[in-house]
Amino acid sequence: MTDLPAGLPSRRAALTLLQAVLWRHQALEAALPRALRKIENPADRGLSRSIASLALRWLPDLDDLIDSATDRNLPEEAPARMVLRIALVQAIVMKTPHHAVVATALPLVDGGPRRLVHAVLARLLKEGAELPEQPTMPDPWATRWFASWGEEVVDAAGLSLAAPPPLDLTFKGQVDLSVFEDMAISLLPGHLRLPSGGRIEDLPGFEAGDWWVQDIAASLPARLLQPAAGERILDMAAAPGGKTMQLSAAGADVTALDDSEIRLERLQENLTRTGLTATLVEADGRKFTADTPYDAVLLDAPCSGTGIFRRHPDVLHLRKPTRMKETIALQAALLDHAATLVRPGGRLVYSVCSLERQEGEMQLAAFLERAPGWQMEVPATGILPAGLTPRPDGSIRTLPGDLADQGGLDGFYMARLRAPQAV
Ligand SMILES: C[S@@+](CC[C@H](N)C(=O)[O-])C[C@H]1O[C@@H](n2cnc3c(N)ncnc32)[C@H](O)[C@@H]1O
Repeated sequence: MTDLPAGLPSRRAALTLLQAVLWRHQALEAALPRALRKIENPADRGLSRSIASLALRWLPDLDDLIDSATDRNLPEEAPARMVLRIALVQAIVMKTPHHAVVATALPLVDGGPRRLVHAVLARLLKEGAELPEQPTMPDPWATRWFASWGEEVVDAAGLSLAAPPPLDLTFKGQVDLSVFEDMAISLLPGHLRLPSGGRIEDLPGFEAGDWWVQDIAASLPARLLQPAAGERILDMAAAPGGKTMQLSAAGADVTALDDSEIRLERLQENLTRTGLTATLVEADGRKFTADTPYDAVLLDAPCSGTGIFRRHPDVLHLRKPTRMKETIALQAALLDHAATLVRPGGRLVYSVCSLERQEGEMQLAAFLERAPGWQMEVPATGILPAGLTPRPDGSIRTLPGDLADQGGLDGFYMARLRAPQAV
């Protein structure tokens, strides 16, 4: 029996992860438990995940290289292309020694065109093949964002796709900067930004539940709502609970609703770790009723997730604009129903982690046409980090390229609305 090269299991798991996303349209996070089940060492698990994630970040450019070295383009889904993608990303982006890349790539071409893979790899590595300075944003998103936001934003998106973004934490109480390394910065009260990498479980305050991981843009909708102690607030699409925890930490009496049992379990785990509380409800937000209307409702609606591509590059390959119609209709129905649950004169915050106008700006404009008396409000001072300004109508749109000098932020749309007073 020939010895298998060291490091083969983590490469095999990386391949499984890439195939889960591109063949089975599974989210990378969801594919992890199965793909990594036989890998115990945390470093090896991290390696598998990094390889798959980087391959997704650089996919169009890796494919261009592969196509440049074959007479006829391999089919998009060909196993040989999959193996070449993970091999090339290791050699070029991760700077893995070439002999290790080749030795761990060839056994992955089970019964496939091993000679072809070997020849393509050998040629590209010998030629010193390189990737562009920054990843090319995949279509159809690049074309759509060009039309919506312009070339600069598409460029900034590509730049921010190159590497995992910094780690943002939201604190339950005061942030003690001195406990963290010198590299930490704070862009808003209760926020801390650390360089990416490392295990979050090893950071100070994890066990004590002092904070949770949340991109600064994702923390803005709950800040925009300005929850006050004792207020009754409905978090209408709550799981896994980043915003529920912010509302609860402010002392509000929070009802956290979601239609996913599994995601509500995660929300409960998060509440337990942080020692925060909320009443959990598993229900379809379009049908939920309450005896008393709420002082405020936060609707962080299900969406394409295109705004979080820096953290989850798989969304660029999983989501299709053609499939957004259903989601847009769901958002409209949730928004209409949310409005019925707000007391007269109360407030409603709508948000989506999306770069699609149809899910943000256009969704809100259509709601305001349908709902007479509702008004959009301008955010209070101090809600936004320095460098971000609300749009003239009061809504907030975060885009690739915003706060670039400080590490950027995810793409969100959000708006705060005031319900009409009773007539
Ligand atoms: C963007 S995520 C919410 C993230 C969450 N607000 C946070 O900050 O952690 C959207 C959520 O909507 C939930 N959802 C989807 N359709 C729903 C529906 N009809 N009713 C209630 N929740 C729904 C999903 O299960 C998902 O957890």
